[in-house]
Amino acid sequence: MTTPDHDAASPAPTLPELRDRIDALDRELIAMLNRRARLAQEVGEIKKKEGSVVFRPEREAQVIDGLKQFNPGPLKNESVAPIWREIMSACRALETPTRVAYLGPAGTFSEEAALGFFGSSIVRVPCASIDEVFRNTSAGVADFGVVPVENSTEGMVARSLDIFLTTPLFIIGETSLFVRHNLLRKENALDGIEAVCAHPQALAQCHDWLSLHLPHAERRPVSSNAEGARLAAQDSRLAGIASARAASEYGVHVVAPAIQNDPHNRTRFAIVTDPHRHPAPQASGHDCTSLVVSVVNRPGAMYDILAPLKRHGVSMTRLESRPARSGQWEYYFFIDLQGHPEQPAVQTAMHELREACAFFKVLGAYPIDAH
Ligand SMILES: O=C(O)C(=O)C[C@]1(C(=O)O)C=C[C@@H](O)C=C1
Repeated sequence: MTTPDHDAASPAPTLPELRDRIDALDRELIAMLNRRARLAQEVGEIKKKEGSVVFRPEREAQVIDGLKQFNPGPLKNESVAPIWREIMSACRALETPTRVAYLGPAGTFSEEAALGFFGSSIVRVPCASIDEVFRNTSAGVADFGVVPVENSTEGMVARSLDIFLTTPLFIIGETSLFVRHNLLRKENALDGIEAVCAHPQALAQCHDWLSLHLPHAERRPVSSNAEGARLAAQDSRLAGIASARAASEYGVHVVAPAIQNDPHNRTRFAIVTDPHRHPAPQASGHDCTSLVVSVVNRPGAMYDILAPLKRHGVSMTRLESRPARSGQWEYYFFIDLQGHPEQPAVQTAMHELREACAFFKVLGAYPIDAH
């Protein structure tokens, strides 16, 4: 094979020669990354003078989108987003620390979502509950919060949606994650497992595999999958169900990988922040606007919600309902629209929708997950 690094007339390079070339390129890369980092520091100085915020999700989404279009290969486009997220995370950390609250402890899928969205150069603020993530972000203990909103097999995460009704926080981004559950244990064998410790949702999501392979083991619900992994690390009679990251975090083996019933199990997370401390993201070109509304319970009410969207050609990508708990069979509707209120069609449709609703709240407008 000929490449720009290999002239067809000369003999094929040996392994040590190829590695020398990789070393030389890596040195060029680190020099260039440091030049990039210095530019980010200069941007940081300007922002400090202007009093503007460091994290700009729409700018980061545009950088990644632009590079995907420019990418000549053979690097896959799916690899471009995580590599540049890490680069921008490291550059951002030179401008200011980013403190991110999520449902802990270490090794949870929420932590994985936080690291996937912000990169690993962040200050981690693990929380005991979803409520605490919202509280810590409102109180300024964290700059951002990461909360699960829906799972492809289990549906919406009711607690998060309920808090969205009243919280002053708003959404500035989203990220979704493949949720692969693995059986973890101190010993690398299935024999002798007496109990499987995991969050009740994970036990439910792995029901089929557990019934087939460990029919006699007790299923013991615990506060989080990471807690299950921690317990499994201490007692070889116990196994946990958690991510591969949790396995390395707690020093246990992945005895059986991907044991969830649904191989395409995904969870979507929202990134929230305080509007007093962070401006709403500007339009990036690929955006989503999340709303929660309620309508008076009468014939045609649902039509009144949908008609403005149809009139102005705005697509709805999600519609979920939650009981209003008024005892009147009233509902809140969580709606995702494609686009950003900076676009006139979206703005007009939202204005007409607001007129038709008894309750109307914009939860945020933000770039669509770039992964
Ligand atoms: O462009 C900016 O505003 C920057 O601060 C630089 C940079 C980057 O590394 O590219 C870093 C942080 C922001 O979230 C966006 C981009």
